[in-house]
Amino acid sequence: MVVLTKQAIEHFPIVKNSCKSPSFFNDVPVIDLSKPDSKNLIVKACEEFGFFKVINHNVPMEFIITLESEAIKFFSSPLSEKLKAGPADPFGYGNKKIGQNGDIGWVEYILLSTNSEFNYQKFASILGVNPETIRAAVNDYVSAVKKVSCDILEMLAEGLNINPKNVFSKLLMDEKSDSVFRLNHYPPCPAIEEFTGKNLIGFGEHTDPQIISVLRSNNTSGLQILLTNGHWISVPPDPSSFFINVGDSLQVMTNGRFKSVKHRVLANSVKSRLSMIYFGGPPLTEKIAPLPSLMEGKDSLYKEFTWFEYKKSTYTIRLADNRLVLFEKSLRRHDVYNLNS
Ligand SMILES: C=C1C[C@]23C[C@@]1(O)CC[C@H]2[C@@]12CC[C@H](O)[C@@](C)(C(=O)O1)[C@H]2[C@@H]3C(=O)O
Ligand SMILES: O=C(O)CCC(=O)C(=O)O
Ligand SMILES: [Fe+2]
Repeated sequence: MVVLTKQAIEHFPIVKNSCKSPSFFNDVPVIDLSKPDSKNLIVKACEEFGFFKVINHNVPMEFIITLESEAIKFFSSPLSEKLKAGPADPFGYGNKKIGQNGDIGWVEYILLSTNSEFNYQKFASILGVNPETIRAAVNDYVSAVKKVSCDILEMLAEGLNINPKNVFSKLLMDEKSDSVFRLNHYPPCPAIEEFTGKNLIGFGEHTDPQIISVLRSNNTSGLQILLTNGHWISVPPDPSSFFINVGDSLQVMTNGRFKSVKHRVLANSVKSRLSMIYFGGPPLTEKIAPLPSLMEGKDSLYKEFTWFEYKKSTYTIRLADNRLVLFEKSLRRHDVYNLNS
């Protein structure tokens, strides 16, 4: 993935109409989790951007560093070794190919399910370590960010005056919660500027389908979110904080009050980016529908569906497609076609 020819790069998605130095989003809402009055700020950030940053999260830096260094070792291994942990179907090692429907990006990754036994043996043998070492590093990190997610979801419920406050968090706490964990590595790509002067897409634009996503990255920029004014804006990296995305399911449960944020990652021409993302999802059988207390006498904007149905539909379409529109009540077939084409 290091030496690139002009022909090779031509197959990769680039950002059309981009200026080389995108503007930074210096007003990312910052939520201090140690302050009990943060709940109203979380609600505001979810309504305004569907995105915010959390500080004072209590996740031990040791868990972050340990997992990050195992990930760096893994991604630094020879490609022939890494491929033994793939292909991602959807779980496992993936390289450039995202999902099963033709999306590609300047990224390699490991995707794993947090509730089913993962084949750590494959990773451990590539790293030459005991599978227990990897399992423990992933479990420590994932348990800690799951706790952060639940704390945030409970503050959200309080901010929305919903009782009981675990309406959202209980879905992640359920032993059948269908949550996913992802390690993304974006190698630097010097050739892109040389050949095109444009930005190369690492991970194409999309919304996350689950309830909540918790992202931590190293100090390399690349993440961008789409503001409601239609502008893409770069999020300044902050390795000691977490970035939180509202997912499609939370948008539905709040009957559209919170917006699931569109985001993407641009590859960097000089530095490599490493991110770890926990996607908190409900059990497969869970009905995803607006909470009655948030309906305020209005109709649901969405048809009834289970997380299984939503996920199944997600996996049949492309990354950038608007998945939620397929479950909106008012749209006719040709509107769906126009929106997705
Ligand atoms: C192209 C795809 C990859 C994805 C499944 C999908 O068909 C559309 C949604 C994608 C996404 C985006 C957020 C998460 O990274 C992810 C794990 C998810 O749940 O939905 C990925 C899926 C994936 O990479 O398998
Ligand atoms: O790698 C990142 O920083 C974000 C990736 C992402 O949005 C995803 O994996 O869903
Ligand atoms: Fe995402």
